[in-house]
Amino acid sequence: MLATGAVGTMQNRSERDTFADMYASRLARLWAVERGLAFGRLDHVDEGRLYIGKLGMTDDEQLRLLIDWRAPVAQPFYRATPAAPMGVTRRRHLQTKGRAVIGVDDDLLDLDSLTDDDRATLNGEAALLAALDERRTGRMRDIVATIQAEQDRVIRSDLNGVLVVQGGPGTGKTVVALHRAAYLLYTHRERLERRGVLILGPNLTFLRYIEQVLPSLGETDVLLSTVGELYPGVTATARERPEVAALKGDARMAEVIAKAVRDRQRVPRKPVELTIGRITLTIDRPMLDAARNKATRSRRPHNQARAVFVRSLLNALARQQARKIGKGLIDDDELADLREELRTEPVVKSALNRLWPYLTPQRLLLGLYGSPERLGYAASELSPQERALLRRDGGEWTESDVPLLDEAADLLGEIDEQVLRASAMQAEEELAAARQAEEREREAELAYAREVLELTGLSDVMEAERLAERQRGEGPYLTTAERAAADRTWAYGHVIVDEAQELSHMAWRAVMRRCPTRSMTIVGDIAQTGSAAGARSWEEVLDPYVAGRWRQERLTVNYRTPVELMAVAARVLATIDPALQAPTSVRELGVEPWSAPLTALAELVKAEVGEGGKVAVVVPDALLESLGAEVAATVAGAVVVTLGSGRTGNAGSGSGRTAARSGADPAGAGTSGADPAGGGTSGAGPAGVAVTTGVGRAGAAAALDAPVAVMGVADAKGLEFDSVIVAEPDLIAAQSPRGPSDLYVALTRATQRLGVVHERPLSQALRGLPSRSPASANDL
Ligand SMILES: Nc1ncnc2c1ncn2[C@@H]1O[C@H](COP(=O)(O)OP(=O)(O)OP(=O)(O)O)[C@@H](O)[C@H]1O
Repeated sequence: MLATGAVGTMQNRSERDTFADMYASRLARLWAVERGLAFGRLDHVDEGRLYIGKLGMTDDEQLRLLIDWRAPVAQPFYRATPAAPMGVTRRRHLQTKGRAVIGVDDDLLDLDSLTDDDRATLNGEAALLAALDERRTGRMRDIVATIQAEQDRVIRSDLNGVLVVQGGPGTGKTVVALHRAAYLLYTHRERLERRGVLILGPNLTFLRYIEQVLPSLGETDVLLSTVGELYPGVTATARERPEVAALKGDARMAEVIAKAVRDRQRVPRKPVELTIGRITLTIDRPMLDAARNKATRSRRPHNQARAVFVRSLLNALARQQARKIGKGLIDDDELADLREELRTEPVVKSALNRLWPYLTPQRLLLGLYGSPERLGYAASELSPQERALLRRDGGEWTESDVPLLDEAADLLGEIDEQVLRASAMQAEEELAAARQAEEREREAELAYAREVLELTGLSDVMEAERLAERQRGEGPYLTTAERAAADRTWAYGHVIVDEAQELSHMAWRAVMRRCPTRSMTIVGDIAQTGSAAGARSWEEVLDPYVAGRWRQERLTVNYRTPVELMAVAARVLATIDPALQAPTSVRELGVEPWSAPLTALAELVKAEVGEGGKVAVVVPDALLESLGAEVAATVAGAVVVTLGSGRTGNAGSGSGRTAARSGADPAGAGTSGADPAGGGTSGAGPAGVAVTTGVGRAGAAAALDAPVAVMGVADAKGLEFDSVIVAEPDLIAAQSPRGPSDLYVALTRATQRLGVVHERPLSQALRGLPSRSPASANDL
C-alpha cells in the first residue's frame, strides 16, 4: 500500500492511507498474539476436540482450527470442574516455546467418560503454579491460559451497569480487569470500538507495567491513562501534600469552582466609563445587571453565555451612543451597525474582557489559587486554614488539580469555534506578514503569534500552531482512542478504573462525566487506600451516582504473595481494621521474610540482585532521596522513581549520591502544566496501544526494566517484583493518616522474597522476623 507512493487524487491518497493504517493495525494484532497463540485443548463429549487460543482461526474450508478464548464455547476451559464438568472430559494446558509444544498439563473432569487411551496419556502438573512461579520481567503478562473460575465470572460479567471488583492484594484484580476489557471488546465490538474503552491506572509506571497485556490479547485500541492525564493538554504528575490533596479532592470543591466562575461574572460597584473619540459612554449598574441576568438565564456555560452578555451590553451602549450624538430613537439596522462598530473599539473590547472574560480552566484555577480575595469569595465555605492550603502562585499542575480543571471546563464550556477560527486566521495573517518583513527565526515567529493570541485574550486556549492546524481542517487519521484522548467531552463505551480506592470525590466526578452510560468496571481494595482523599467504602463512592444499581464481585485468592509473606502482611492488615480479611495465598515457598539494620540496606540489595529477578526497595517518601542515593552508589543500574508518578532519575552506576534526583531523564522533564505536545496524544506504545503521552512513560519504563528500583509506596501501587525490601516500615505507617494501608501495600508487592530494614524499633506486627546480615545473604 505504502509503496504506491503519494500519487493520484486527494481521495486516492486518503484511501491509501486508511488502508495502510488498517493493515498495519491488523498486522500489529497478529504479531502481538504470537506468544502462546494456542494454549489449551478441551476434549468435549459433544463438540469433540477444541483448541483454545488468543484468537479464532479457521482454515480455507472454514473448519475451526482455534477457538477464541472469549467465545462462549471456550468458557468451560475456565469454569468446568469435576463437580460440574460442562460436557468436558479433559482440559489440557499447552506450554509452548515459539511454535513448539514443550509440555502439557491435564485436568481430568469426567473420569468415567475417558477412554483407555486417554488414561494412558494423562499429565497432571498444575499450569497455574508454574505460571505463578515464573520470574517477573517487569511487565505484566496475560493469564489467558490459566484464568481461574472466580476470575472468569468477573471477566464475562455483563457489559451494562457498574461492576465493582473488590479483592485483596495479588488476587488478580488488575489482570482480570484487562482481560475483561479484551472480552468486552470481543463480545461488543461494534459499540465499544466506536465509543472506546478507557482504563485508568494509579500512575505512569503502572500503565507502563500493564500496557502490553491487551496487545498480547490482540486488542490494541484502548486508552490507558492516569487521572493526572485525563484533561487534554495537561500532564500532571506532581503530587500535593496529603492535606492539600485531601482538600482538593473534597466534594465541597465543586461549589468552590462554581463560585469561582460566578466571581468572574460579578458586576463592579462603580460604573465603567468608556471614552470613544469625543464622547464618553457609561456602563452602569442597571445595564450590567440586565446583561448578566440575560446571560445567566440562557443557562449556557460561561464562555457561551458571554455572547448573550456582550450582545445585551452592546445594544445598551449603542442606544446610549445614539442618544449622545443626538440621534434619539434608532431602528434595528442602525442599532446593529452601531453595535458592530462598538464591538471592534479597543476600549470596548477590553472592558468586555474584564466584565465577562473568556476563561480557560487553567486561567480560572490559577487566578483563584493566586488571589486571596478570589479565594475569600469562592471558598467562603472553607475555613481560613483550608483556604491557605489552596493558595499558590503559578507552578506545576498536580494530579489533584486535574479534576478541578475538568470541573471548571464543564462550567466554562468551550470557547466559541468561531472565535477560535478568527484568532487562528488573525494569527496566521500576522505570522505571514512577520515572515515577509523580517525573516525572523521560527521561534520568534511563534512568540509573535502567541502575542497576537495574548491580545485577543486567548493565549492559553491553544498554541498558535495548533490553532492554525485546526483552521486548516481535518488532522491526520486518528484511532478512536486517540480521538477520545484529545476530547475532554468524549463519552466512552466502557470505563475501567484500577486502584479505584485512590480516587477522590472530585476525581470521580471527572470520571463519571466520561461515562454517561455508567458501563464501568471498578477494581480496587478498600484496605489499600493510601490517598488521604481516597475511598473508605464503595457505597460512599458510588451511591451518589448509581445508588442501589451497582453490583459487586469479590476475588479471594492471592496469586502473587506466598503464604509466608502474606502472614506478615495480614498482621499489619489487622492493625488497620481487625474485621478486614487478607486473601488466601495459593503458594507456599518455605522462604521466611527477614529483618536487618537499615545500615545494611545497600549490601542486602546487592545480595538480592545476585539472586536474580527484579528487586524493589520501597521507602518512606522522606527517605527516598537519601536511600536512593545510597543504593545507587552501591548497586549498578539502580533506578530511583522520584516523587510524582512515573518520573525517574537514572541513578547511574555507582557514580554516587548526586545522581538520584538531579539526573532526571530528559523525557521526564515535561511534567509541567502546559504540555507542549498539546492534546496529550502522542501516538502508540510499543505494541500499538494508544497511550496518552510519552512524557513520563519513558521514565517509568526505566524503573521497570532496571534490576533494582527504589520508590515510595504511591509508585509501587499495583506493581510486583521478585524481591522486595521495605525500608523503615514504621515510618511508612506514620507518614500519613492512611500510612498503615501504605505499609500493607508495600509488604504485598513480592512474589518470592521479602525483607525489612530499619533503625527505628519495629511495631508489634513486624517484630520477631528472623534477622539477616549481608554476610548470610546467600544462605537464605
Ligand atoms: N489466573 C491466573 N493465572 C496466572 N497468574 C495470575 C492469575 N491471576 C493472577 N495472576 C498473577 O497474580 C499477580 C497479581 O495479579 P494483579 O496484579 O492483577 O493483582 P491485584 O489484585 O491487582 O493486586 P494489587 O491489589 O496488589 O495491585 C500477577 O502477576 C498476575 O499475573
